[in-house]
Amino acid sequence: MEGLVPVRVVSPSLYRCKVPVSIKGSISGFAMDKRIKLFRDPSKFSIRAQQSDLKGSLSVASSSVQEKGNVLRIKEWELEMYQDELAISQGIRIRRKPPSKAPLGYSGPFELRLNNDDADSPRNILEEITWYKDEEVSRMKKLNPLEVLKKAVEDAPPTRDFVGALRMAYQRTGFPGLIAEVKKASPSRGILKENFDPVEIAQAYEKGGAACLSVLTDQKYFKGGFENLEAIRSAGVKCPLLCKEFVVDPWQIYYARTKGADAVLLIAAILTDLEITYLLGICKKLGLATLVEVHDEREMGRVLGIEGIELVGINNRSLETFEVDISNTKKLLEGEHGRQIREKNMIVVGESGLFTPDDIAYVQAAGVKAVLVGESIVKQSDPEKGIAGLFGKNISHT
Ligand SMILES: O=C(O)c1ccccc1NCC(=O)[C@H](O)[C@H](O)COP(=O)(O)O
Repeated sequence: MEGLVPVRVVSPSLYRCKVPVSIKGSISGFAMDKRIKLFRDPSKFSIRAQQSDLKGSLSVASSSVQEKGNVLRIKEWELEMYQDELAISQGIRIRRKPPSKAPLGYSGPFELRLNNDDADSPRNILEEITWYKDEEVSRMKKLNPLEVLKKAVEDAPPTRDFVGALRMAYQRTGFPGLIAEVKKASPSRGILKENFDPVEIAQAYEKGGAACLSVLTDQKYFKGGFENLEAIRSAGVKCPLLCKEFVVDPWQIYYARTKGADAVLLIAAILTDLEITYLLGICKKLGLATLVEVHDEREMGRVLGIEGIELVGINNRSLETFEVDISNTKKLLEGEHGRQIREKNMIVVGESGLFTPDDIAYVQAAGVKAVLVGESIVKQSDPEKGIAGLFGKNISHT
C-alpha cells in the first residue's frame, strides 16, 4: 500500500485537523499513535497517507489491497479520540462516550484518565443523556439513513422564521418573546403533567400569545417524541417550533427538519466550537434557526467567538447538578460579554426556573429579549391562562 489512498470520511467536520487513523478490511492493527493529514478536496474528502505513516504495528494483506472495502476508513469513534482532547482544551467536562467505548488502545489524555476512575458510569445526568443519545442515534440512523432524509428535506415545506417571531413578539408586547415548552416530564422534576396532550398544549400556548414553541423530542428522559413535533406541526399551529434535543450528530438535524422543526438547540456543554460551527452551517443550509445554549462564563466566551450565532440561550439550570438560579442570566450578561452581545445584536433567551412576573422582569432587566419557559406554564390546568399569570398580563393577540 503506497502513496495516496482514497478515504470516505464519515465525519468531515474535522477536515482541517490532524486525525488519527486506523485501517479496516484485511489490514490488521491500528495506527493509534499516528497522525496523518486530512486534506479537503472540492468534491470529496480524501486522505493523503504515506507508507511511512502506516508502518509499525500494521500488517497488510497485499492480495486484498484493491478490494473495494480495503481503503483507509476514518470512522466516527476514531475521530472522537481527537475530539476528546479538543473538548478538554475548551473546558468541556461532558465525555461523549463511556471510557470503555473509547478507541482500542487509547487511554485518553491525562485529564480524562485522571477523572474516569475506570468506571463506566456517567458523572451526571447530562453525560448520561449524551451517552444514551450516541447509541440512540446509531440505531435511528439505520432505520432512517441520511441519504433518505436528505431527499425528504428537499420536499419539506419551508421553515418559519423563529428569530423573526421572537423579535416581533418583543416589539408587540414589550415583554421578552415567549418560547413555551411542550414538556411532559424532566429528569429533575419527574412527571409534570399526567394527561399530556401535546397538540392541545401547543394550541393553548399559541392562543395565550407564545411567539414560538419548544418541543421536547427525547423519549427516555423527558417522555417526549418526534411524533409530538410532527403532530403539532400537522395540527396547523403557526408558531415556529424548536426541536429540543441533545444534538450530538448532524443526522439529528436532518431528522428534526423532516419532522417539522424550524429551529434546533445546540448545547455548548457537550459540543466543541468546531462542532457548533459545523452544525450551524448545516442548520443554515436547511433553513433552521439555532439556539446555542450556555450555562457559564466560559461557554459564553466560546460561543461569542463563533461567527453566525443569532440566538444564545442562558440556562439558569445546571444540567449537571439540576441547581436552578435565575441570577445566572444576569451574571452572564454583565461586563464584556454583555457588551459584545449588544454590539452583535444577538437575542439572548433566558431559560429555566421562570415562574412569576417578577422573574420575567428580572431577566428582562438583565438584557434578555426572549424567555424559554416549561414547568410553570405546562403544569397549569389551563396553559393559556398560565401564560397570562407568568407575565402578569394577557399577552395574546386579542
Ligand atoms: O429540566 C431538566 O431536568 C433537565 C435535565 C437535564 C437536561 C436538561 C433539562 N432541562 C432542559 C431545560 O433546560 C428546560 O426544559 C427548559 O429550559 C425549561 O425549563 P423550566 O421552565 O424550568 O421547565
